[in-house]
Amino acid sequence: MIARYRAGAPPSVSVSVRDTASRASLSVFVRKRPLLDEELRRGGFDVVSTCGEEETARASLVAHEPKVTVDLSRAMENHTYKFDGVYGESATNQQVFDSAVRPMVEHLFASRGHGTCFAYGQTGSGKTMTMEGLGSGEGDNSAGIYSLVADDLFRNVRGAGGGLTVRAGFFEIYRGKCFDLLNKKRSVQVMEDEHGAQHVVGLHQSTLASAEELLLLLSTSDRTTRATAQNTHSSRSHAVLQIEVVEPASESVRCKLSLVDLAGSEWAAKAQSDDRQNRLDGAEINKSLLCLKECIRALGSQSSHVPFRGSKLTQLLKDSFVGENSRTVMIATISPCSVCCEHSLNTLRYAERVKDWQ
Ligand SMILES: Nc1ncnc2c1ncn2[C@@H]1O[C@H](COP(=O)(O)OP(=O)(O)OP(=O)(O)O)[C@@H](O)[C@H]1O
Repeated sequence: MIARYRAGAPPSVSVSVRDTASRASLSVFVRKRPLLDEELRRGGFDVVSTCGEEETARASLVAHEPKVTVDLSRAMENHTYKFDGVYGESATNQQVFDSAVRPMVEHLFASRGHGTCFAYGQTGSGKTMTMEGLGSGEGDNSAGIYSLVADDLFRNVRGAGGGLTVRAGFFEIYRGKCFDLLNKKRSVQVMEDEHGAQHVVGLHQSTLASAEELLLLLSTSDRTTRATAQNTHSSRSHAVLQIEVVEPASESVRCKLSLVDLAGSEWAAKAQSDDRQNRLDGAEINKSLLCLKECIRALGSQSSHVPFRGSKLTQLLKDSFVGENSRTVMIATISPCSVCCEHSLNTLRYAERVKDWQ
């Protein structure tokens, strides 16, 4: 049925990005990863089609949900979503960076703004692969968004004649508390100053000389993980890499980027779990992901109240969301596997709700 659908649909595309995406204050992109060997071995099949519609210049994606009808025959329900950009399984981190993240970095550097790029999706859908990359070798995905952003910032700093410092801090938010991942997981506090700027007090920040130094630094970090059926290194914390470009004489921040690898979104559903650890993790993740969505929607609808204080994550990201020069990029990652279809649909609905006010 899926093959028949694809035969009659516009050709599948690897990268399809609307030309307005680079100028929007919030842009939402979806990345489909390839089917993994393990999924194929277990009889899984690809239920996600990515399509570029040139005539509307909109990137769309179709999730084919397998169904069984009342007479027990097989059926398929097609769910179509449109986003600022869609990446197919052969898209590389470099392509994702070039079309989704680079415009934000350039804008923030030129306008002295603050911005956030976050990866949202189910465990094992490719968030860490997108943000961190594979980390070794020369492959297409060896560098992730972290190092590609750092590379671009250093290029901008050189272009501006130097004299600026780049520094980075890396921490996680786990059960509503922040822990410094570059300083033995010491507890750190998020505080707001009288100008509304958010500070992570006690966070170790390293001054960097190159993007390679950032990768070295990150390789020494230790993020909270616990084994799950889908992914033995499943992330239950939100990991935040903050990179700042600073004017050394005045110590003023010229631009700031928060790059967030969110905890697996399926944990949100485990708030009702029988296991106490799972329940506590699930409840906290649920709260922060809901609050993130509510804050973005409140900002988009110009509501007088934005519930930043509803979670540590949104409190922390507040200064990247407010201000005329702020930018937000969401990269939702999905697995194409038939077994994960329900989780992928949840991710696609979340991504659509984040953006549907525009
Ligand atoms: N675009 C891709 N191309 C090839 N392999 C990929 C891609 N994205 C993810 N993978 C592979 O899928 C697996 C899961 O990816 P990853 O660890 O990035 O998931 P995750 O969403 O970060 O999960 P978690 O929330 O548990 O950390 C890894 O083996 C990774 O190499």
